[in-house]
Amino acid sequence: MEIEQFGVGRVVTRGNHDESVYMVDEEANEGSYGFKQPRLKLSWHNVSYTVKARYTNEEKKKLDINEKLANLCTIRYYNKQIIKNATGYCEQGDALFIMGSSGAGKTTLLNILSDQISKAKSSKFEGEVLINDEIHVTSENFGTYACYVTQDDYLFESFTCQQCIEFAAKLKLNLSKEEIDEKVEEIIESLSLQKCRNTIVGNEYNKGMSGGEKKRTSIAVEMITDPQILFLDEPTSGLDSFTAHKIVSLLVSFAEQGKTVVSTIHQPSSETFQMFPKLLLLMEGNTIFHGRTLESVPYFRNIGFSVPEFSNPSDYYLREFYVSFKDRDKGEKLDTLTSSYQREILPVIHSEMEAAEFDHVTQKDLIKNMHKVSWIYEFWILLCRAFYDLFKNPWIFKYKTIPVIAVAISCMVIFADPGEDSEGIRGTLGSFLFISALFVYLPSGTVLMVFSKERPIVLKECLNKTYGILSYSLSKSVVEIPFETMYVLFFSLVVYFMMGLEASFEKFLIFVLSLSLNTLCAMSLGLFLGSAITNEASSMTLQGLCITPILLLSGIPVNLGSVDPWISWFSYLSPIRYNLEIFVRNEFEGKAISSENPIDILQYDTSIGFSFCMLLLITVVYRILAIIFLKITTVR
Ligand SMILES: Nc1ncnc2c1ncn2[C@@H]1O[C@H](COP(=O)(O)OP(=O)(O)OP(=O)(O)O)[C@@H](O)[C@H]1O
Repeated sequence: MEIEQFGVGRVVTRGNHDESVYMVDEEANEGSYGFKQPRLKLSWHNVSYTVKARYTNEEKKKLDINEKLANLCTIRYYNKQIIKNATGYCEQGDALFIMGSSGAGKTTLLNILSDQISKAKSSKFEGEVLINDEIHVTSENFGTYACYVTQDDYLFESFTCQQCIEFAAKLKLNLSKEEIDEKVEEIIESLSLQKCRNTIVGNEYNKGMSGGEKKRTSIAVEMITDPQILFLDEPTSGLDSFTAHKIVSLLVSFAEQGKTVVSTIHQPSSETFQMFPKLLLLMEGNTIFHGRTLESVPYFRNIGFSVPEFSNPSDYYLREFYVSFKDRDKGEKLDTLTSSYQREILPVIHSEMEAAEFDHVTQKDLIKNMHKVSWIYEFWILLCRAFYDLFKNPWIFKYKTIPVIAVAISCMVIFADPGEDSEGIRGTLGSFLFISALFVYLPSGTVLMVFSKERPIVLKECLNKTYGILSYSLSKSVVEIPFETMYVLFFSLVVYFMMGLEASFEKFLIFVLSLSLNTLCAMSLGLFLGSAITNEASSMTLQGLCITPILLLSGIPVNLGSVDPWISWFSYLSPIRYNLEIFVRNEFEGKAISSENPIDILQYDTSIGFSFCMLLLITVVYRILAIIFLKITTVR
């Protein structure tokens, strides 16, 4: 490859790729915010990544006796090197597509280049990933020059395409409203999203955008900051070949405009494959090709791997450069490919890497370009987003309002004015238990359902340092507290008087406040479970498992005096117990009734004030635990 210099600020790189000429024009590299974006070079040097992996049964059988003895304690695990001694580079205007059969290490390499890999003790990273030969790629500086588009589209399902981009712009860019609007329009146009700008993202039940539109929206959301380098993990997965082709041509056009694109790709059609300016092929974590895509065909032919006539080279590569478990020990093919790569390609990569041009920037220069909004503005935008989601998300509004109305009607029918004899008191206690339990199951379930969808979005945004976990948690609380209190108030207004409870404003207020705190406590429990457990099904199961004991030890299902003290002690951790104690004391304290007073029967031993404090404390503890778990998850 030869590099020619044309006058001031113009670099044209000539390559053999289909006789085409890639032009990187500095004029095109003027950032959207008025400053000139520096030309960056991304390079990785002798990068290896090893994890602790579990032995499969077949692998265990193959261990010889010495290995078995040596690994006696850790026989189930071994060190698996996923990426082996990779070296390469990308300069401004490059579009590099990483290909390889399933499990070859594409995503791992992409994650290494973008500093997204886990830094757990069980994994080992060696080598360097650098910007302009000197700045290490870290999660601190990554957002200042790059973005990462994940394989799955993490977007708010109830938002339209335009709203997704607008909220991202407001959170990421410190610009005026007019400038934001202009920027959003620009990106909608450049990604051809005009047709679907008002279409909601949708889900399997509520159809919205098509797969390609979702992917382009995800790219737009990440590209709103005008990053220099774009990392994409399998942007065409799940798309038909026509849409995949459109996505790839879009990425290639970004590179032609001066961006650097690094993307993993899976099974491209032959037309799409021919569009790749540069290709990096992986086999079992080894780089076996890195260079201009169309040069790959003659290169592999020369070393004995001829692409059959009329066949798609990418299909051939994926089929041929795959090591099945059976063949793993033979390794001859892999040896041929890796030694040829080291002999023929690596020296070229080294010399090209040295010759690649870039602007000298310091870490400070990069961070200067960051458009961080103020904490207050960030909080305000998160608040607006949470409000908007609240009214648009059917899980929060529709699916919650209907059960609350249904429960209110059932309470009115079943527990209407039960009277004050022993039967009536049993009815009243039953209604208290029913209401308390329901206002734990329902809010915690809704929060879990909603948060399981929101969690990956929040984690991604926090990992990208768009905002902090604290701003997010606070904005959610500010939106949820009045909303939930409103529900409880509505429910109580309908049910309280119909059930013949003490008709006094003060007592009604205590009832509402207690039920509101009970609800907030349950929501915090949901948030905590959703933060600690990634799997939606497991967190739902655990929700049931957590609520059952707090319900059983609430005082009404089982008399607390009749169970072992070490078990009854747990009742002090049950929010339902405190809510019930408030309800019971509020209704029966000092009341002259013909039968025995339920306060004495239930053996409640704390006061209304103490119960309120405990409800508040449990709510706060769950919230803090949720924040801690989210914070842990966002530390790489
Ligand atoms: N943390 C880990 N622990 C154990 N094995 C891992 C870990 N991360 C990745 N691997 C293994 O490393 C190999 C490469 O994974 P990677 O996800 O990078 O592959 P890929 O080429 O992107 O595959 P695909 O195309 O199927 O997504 C796989 O065999 C995977 O099972």
